[in-house]
Amino acid sequence: MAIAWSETAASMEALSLSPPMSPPVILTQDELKKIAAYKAVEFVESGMVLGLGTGSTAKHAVDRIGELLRQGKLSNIVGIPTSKKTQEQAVSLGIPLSDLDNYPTIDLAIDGADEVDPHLNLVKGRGGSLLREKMVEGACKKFVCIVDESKLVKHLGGSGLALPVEIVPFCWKFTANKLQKLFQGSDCVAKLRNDGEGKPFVTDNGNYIVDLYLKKEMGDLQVASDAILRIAGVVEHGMFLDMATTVIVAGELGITIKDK
Ligand SMILES: O=C(CO)[C@H](O)[C@H](O)COP(=O)(O)O
Repeated sequence: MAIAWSETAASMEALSLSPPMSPPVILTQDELKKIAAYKAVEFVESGMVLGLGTGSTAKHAVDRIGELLRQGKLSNIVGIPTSKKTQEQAVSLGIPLSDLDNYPTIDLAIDGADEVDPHLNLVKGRGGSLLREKMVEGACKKFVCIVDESKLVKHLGGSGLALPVEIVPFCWKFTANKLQKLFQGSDCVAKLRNDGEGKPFVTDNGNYIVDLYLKKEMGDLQVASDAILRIAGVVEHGMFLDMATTVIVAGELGITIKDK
């Protein structure tokens, strides 16, 4: 379902962005992320158990939920964070939190993605939170993915960007080599911390992330997924297949809502 620019302009007004006086204004990527995030939060109802995503797009959704709670427009929300970073953000906003042990079924999760294909399959995890995201979003009745239009791809892994894979630190190079051999010509590079010291990034779960750069499309995604997970040492990968129920895309021409 595409929402005409006029409605997007109204969304922009709601975000105190000046609506266009003539042809659409050029919005920054972050403004588009915010528009998609705010649209997704319209699905949130008081009393819900919410999966709180991770990343710069999901951050806008969590901020918006916190704002509506403060304004009294939402109540009795329980948040299930998908990362320590989102947990800290939610605590600062006063969003009550719990976990999957206490809430094994979640009403709605809102989270971003790195890639979205036409079948609503996703690549996630470039922020390093794929395991907790996949656990939380796999427990949801509804998973609304929020992206700006730059994340749309024809084939997962086809953008030349990485497919993140979470692996155990024990003999990680051995596991990385196994992954590389699975996909001919691929490169497998350890994700490093962004402090410039060249040390491996460590996930919230104490594991490493390797970025798998594919030289060609993966073909059958489920076959590729199963093959990756059969490698001992692999914990989880960043393909979220058949998990998103709705994808909200914010673009220069407006908002598009794609339902499964
Ligand atoms: O999967 C994720 C983190 O592990 C993020 O949701 C994904 O990387 C998108 O991030 P952003 O909204 O910052 O582009």
